[in-house]
Amino acid sequence: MKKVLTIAGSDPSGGAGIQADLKTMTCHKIYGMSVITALTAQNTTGVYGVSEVPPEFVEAQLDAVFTDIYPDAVKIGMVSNKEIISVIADKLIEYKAKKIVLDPVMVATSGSKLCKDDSIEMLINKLMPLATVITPNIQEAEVLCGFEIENKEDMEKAAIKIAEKYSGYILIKGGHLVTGSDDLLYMDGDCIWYEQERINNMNSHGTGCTLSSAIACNLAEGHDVKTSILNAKNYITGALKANFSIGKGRGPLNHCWNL
Ligand SMILES: Nc1ncnc2c1ncn2[C@@H]1O[C@H](COP(=O)(O)OP(=O)(O)O)[C@@H](O)[C@H]1O
Ligand SMILES: Cc1ncc(COP(=O)(O)O)c(N)n1
Repeated sequence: MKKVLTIAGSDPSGGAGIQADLKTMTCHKIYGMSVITALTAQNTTGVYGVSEVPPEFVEAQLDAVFTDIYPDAVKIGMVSNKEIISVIADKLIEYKAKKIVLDPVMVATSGSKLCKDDSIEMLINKLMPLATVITPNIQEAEVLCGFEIENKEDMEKAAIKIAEKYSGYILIKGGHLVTGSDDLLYMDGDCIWYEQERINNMNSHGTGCTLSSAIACNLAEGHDVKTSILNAKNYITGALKANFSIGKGRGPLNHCWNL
């Protein structure tokens, strides 16, 4: 069985963060492991509190995992401050971690901030260079490229701009565009579009977490980046089409739809 590690925040309501990642891994028949960076008090209606894990304890968790069960791929989600980002980058370098998927989580679907403004520079300079693929949504891509994105043409321009600072694969997710849900993969001047009609389902809490974990699972299985993204996109589409509906707000996906 392949092993995947998620480094992310906890969502006690089970739709996003660590919980979404572990469910995704289990539904891919992958052995999932988790290093928790922050506790959140959130549910389908919003984020009501955040308690960051001390950086030394993020470090201790990373040591515990890497010295015992070496992951075949790593997914990184919510990393809310500079100290935590720095410790993660140092440890990933020390343990020579491979196949790293970085979801630069900045804001929750509900609108709450999940990372401090002054940590973005550190994320770009220390963590992004280690990633095989980064998976910003539209809003996060706007922060990384410095201009507004309104359509697919803007997404291509944004990817080219982000590529000035980052040489790995860039997947800009189109889930927040009104026209469709097409995602753009950019690398070395090549654009690949993963096209998907918009599914009429407001229960999209945790889509970004789930997609990046599914990509990590596919990379761990030995698929290349393009195939991994195609498979992950099919998985997320199925999970949205399953039309699961729980909670009083923007509900989670049905992670088990494929079983
Ligand atoms: N309504 C939808 N219909 C189809 N695909 C969607 C929909 N909403 C999101 N997705 C897909 O889910 C994945 C996560 O995208 P997005 O919601 O933009 O990320 P995030 O959760 O980070 O904000 C992407 O592959 C996106 O295209
Ligand atoms: C702990 C944690 N990590 C990530 C997200 C983003 O997920 P989404 O944008 O789908 O709400 C979240 N809400 N909570």
